Amino acid sequence: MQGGSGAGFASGPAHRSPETSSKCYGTTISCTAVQRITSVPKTFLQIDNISVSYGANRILDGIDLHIAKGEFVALLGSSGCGKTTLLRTIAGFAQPDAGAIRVGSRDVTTFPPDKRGMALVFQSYALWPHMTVAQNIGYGLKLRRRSAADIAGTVTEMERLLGLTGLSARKPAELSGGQRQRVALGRALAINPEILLLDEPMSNLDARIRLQVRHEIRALQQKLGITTVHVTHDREEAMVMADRIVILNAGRIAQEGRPEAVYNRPQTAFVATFMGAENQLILPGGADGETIAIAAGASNAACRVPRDGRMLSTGHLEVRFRAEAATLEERSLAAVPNGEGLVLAGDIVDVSYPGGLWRHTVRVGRQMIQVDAPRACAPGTVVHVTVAPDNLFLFDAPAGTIPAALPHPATALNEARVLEASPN
Ligand SMILES: Nc1ncnc2c1ncn2[C@@H]1O[C@H](COP(=O)(O)OP(=O)(O)OP(=O)(O)O)[C@@H](O)[C@H]1O
Repeated sequence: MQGGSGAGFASGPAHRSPETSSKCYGTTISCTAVQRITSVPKTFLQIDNISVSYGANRILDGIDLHIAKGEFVALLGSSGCGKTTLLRTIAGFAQPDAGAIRVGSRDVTTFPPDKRGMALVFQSYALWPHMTVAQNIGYGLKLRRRSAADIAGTVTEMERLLGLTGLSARKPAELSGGQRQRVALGRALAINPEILLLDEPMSNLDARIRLQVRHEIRALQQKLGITTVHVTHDREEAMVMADRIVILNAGRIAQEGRPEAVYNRPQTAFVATFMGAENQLILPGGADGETIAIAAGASNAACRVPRDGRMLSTGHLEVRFRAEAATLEERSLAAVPNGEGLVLAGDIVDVSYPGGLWRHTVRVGRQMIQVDAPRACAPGTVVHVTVAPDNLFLFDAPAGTIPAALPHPATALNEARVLEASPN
């Protein structure tokens, strides 16, 4: 296991609560001013304009990411987008073509992995099969020529922290997947790294254990206050564990922010889709003053939603929403009152029960959408689907997705106005 000497565990995540960490010094600056200045968390791990290629293939392209001490950042993205490459570059196992990596005041870009003060937990755990739990956890300390007493003390402490007490003498083959994962974590933490890098450490665990281990890792990370970068393709895992989510797409950062911000305010259709808004419709409409107008079509009523600063041109919209964010009612479009949000007419094609809610496939014109509902609607039922304004994610429709049969955008907007003005 790689890892440097480390400078000792931090006492706690300094960035999480600027209000509580801010203090008022002196008499000439007001508390408000000091709080405003200190509320910007100080960068500890700084990734500046990093680009990485394998041969002629550019894998990472100008990644900028500043991580505060004690922060837990999840790198999220679909397979092949470059998550592991970024983690390996931070760790020093892959060399960037351009850019720099800094830890505190040190530029570590050219440092070998074991001089960076970091530890990496691999997806496969990479435990030594012939060594016991205690020997695996103490391995990095032995390489660093620590005294036997020092190693024994750290190993005991790691076993206690990770719930491995009593398993010291077992070999990896005699452990469950969850226990092996904890040994790998113990081995990483034993060397007292400043930064913990996790490469999908839970992907080999079954679903139930994964839920438990994700909470254990997060609790331990908060207790130790250790700066952590966690690679995952599991959205829910990133949401529940991280202070900040960074979504990668084809080697670039698509969006970053607090989990609830990325979930509720996706800035692109890619991020909306990745965060679960998989229903997609292309509808005529666009920005009109302080609102966004969607024109009436064969399968939808006209509607207006607040613009909320969204930059959209008049034309066609890509409308996205989550299956659980829509409601389903057994009535036709004609009976729909105004002002509910987007209302679509359709018929049920299929219904299944994945658990909790019934999942319906609804045909809307020529497109299919998924809608969850507490009660099952039989196939063939004519329904309308309502999506409240807050649950609609609206983007300019990409070229090539605009159906030929839809009305001209200018006409569509006019029609939207006429329909809204008409008394039903
Ligand atoms: N050593 C390598 N040599 C050449 N290409 C590589 C190498 N490692 C990764 N790649 C390529 O770089 C791209 C990004 O790989 P990476 O492992 O970083 O993706 P990822 O987002 O972590 O994917 P996954 O979630 O599937 O692990 C992929 O196209 C992959 O095939």
